[in-house]
Amino acid sequence: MKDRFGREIRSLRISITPKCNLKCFYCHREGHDSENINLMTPSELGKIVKTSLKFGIKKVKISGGEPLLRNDLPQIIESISDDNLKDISLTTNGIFLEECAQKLKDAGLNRVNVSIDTLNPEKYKKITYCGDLEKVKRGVKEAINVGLTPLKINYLALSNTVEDLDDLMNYCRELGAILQIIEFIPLNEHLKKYHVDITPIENKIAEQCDKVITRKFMQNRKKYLVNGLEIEFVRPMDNTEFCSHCTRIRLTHDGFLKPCLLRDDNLVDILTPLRNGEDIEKCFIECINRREPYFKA
Ligand SMILES: Nc1nc2c(ncn2[C@@H]2O[C@H](COP(=O)(O)OP(=O)(O)OP(=O)(O)O)[C@@H](O)[C@H]2O)c(=O)[nH]1
Ligand SMILES: C[S@@+](CC[C@H](N)C(=O)[O-])C[C@H]1O[C@@H](n2cnc3c(N)ncnc32)[C@H](O)[C@@H]1O
Ligand code: SF4
Ligand code: SF4
Repeated sequence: MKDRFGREIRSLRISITPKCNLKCFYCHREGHDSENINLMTPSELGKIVKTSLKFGIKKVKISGGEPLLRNDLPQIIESISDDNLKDISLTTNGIFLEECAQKLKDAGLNRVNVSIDTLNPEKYKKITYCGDLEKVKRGVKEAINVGLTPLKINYLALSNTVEDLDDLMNYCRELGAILQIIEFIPLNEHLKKYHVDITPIENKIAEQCDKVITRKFMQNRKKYLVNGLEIEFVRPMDNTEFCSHCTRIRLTHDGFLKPCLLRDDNLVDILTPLRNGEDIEKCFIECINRREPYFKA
């Protein structure tokens, strides 16, 4: 199904918990800062995902908060798995990845994205408040060992992490991981000082690259192949092209369909109708009707 702006719906991003074991100072909390712990069960999530397939969803991304904090994550993955889904992936801070990678793979997870903004352990601890970088790196290795690939490293470009980019490029090249360079979305005035224009970084990589790929169904994001390393750019800020190719809807941890990451005023309650045994297809129709590009031309 397409929305009013001709954008297909292909990907569902699910936050399964608002809780996190880290406290990154910049966190956007998936655009839904609610501490409501009315979490959905694996079976409820399974029903919602199966219904979403009728509207064109082909890929599911599991996120949070920190999704590995849910002990029933393997059951969630089993419950949402379906032959008609092309991809189930997870985005994580990686702290608990080493111990659960194999279980997640066995449950049907295809791949993981792991967030690492710096390879300096002290700086990593400062940014995340308390994170242990060595543990995350062991998790990354284990995820690759068990085949949760292609694995992406999410690097957020901040004024205090730009100097870490070269190290991360080398790290990803050695691992055979994709490096994803993400533009920072400042959530308030105070955080604006951390925003960096990543255009010069992208231009430099574009000059060196052997091949460019455009992800047509993923916000027209550009991927560059540079000397064996794949680098993807996520540039959401003021980017009308990004929003006009957005194929993603979200499900919040407390059971609302969310038409756009950057808006929290147009949510559609899906959990109440589900728990009342009512039809939930109408919730998807309403959510898709409410979709509009955040940054418009
Ligand atoms: N503005 C905006 N940012 C997004 C959207 N989807 C993902 N992002 C940002 O993209 C970055 C990477 O997100 P990930 O969870 O790793 O997933 P992804 O790269 O979007 O998805 P895959 O390519 O399928 O792995 C995060 O900073 C997200 O906030 C979106 O729809 N809108
Ligand atoms: C909100 S986290 C949730 C999953 C998991 N806890 C993690 O850190 O990967 C998902 C992604 O959003 C990114 N992110 C968080 N706040 C952001 C912001 N203000 N701007 C851009 N990306 C952000 C993180 O770097 C991470 O890669
Ligand atoms: S680990 Fe993820 S959810 Fe937790 S604070 Fe950092 S970015 Fe936010
Ligand atoms: S419309 Fe733009 S800001 Fe909103 S979810 Fe899509 S890409 Fe993100």
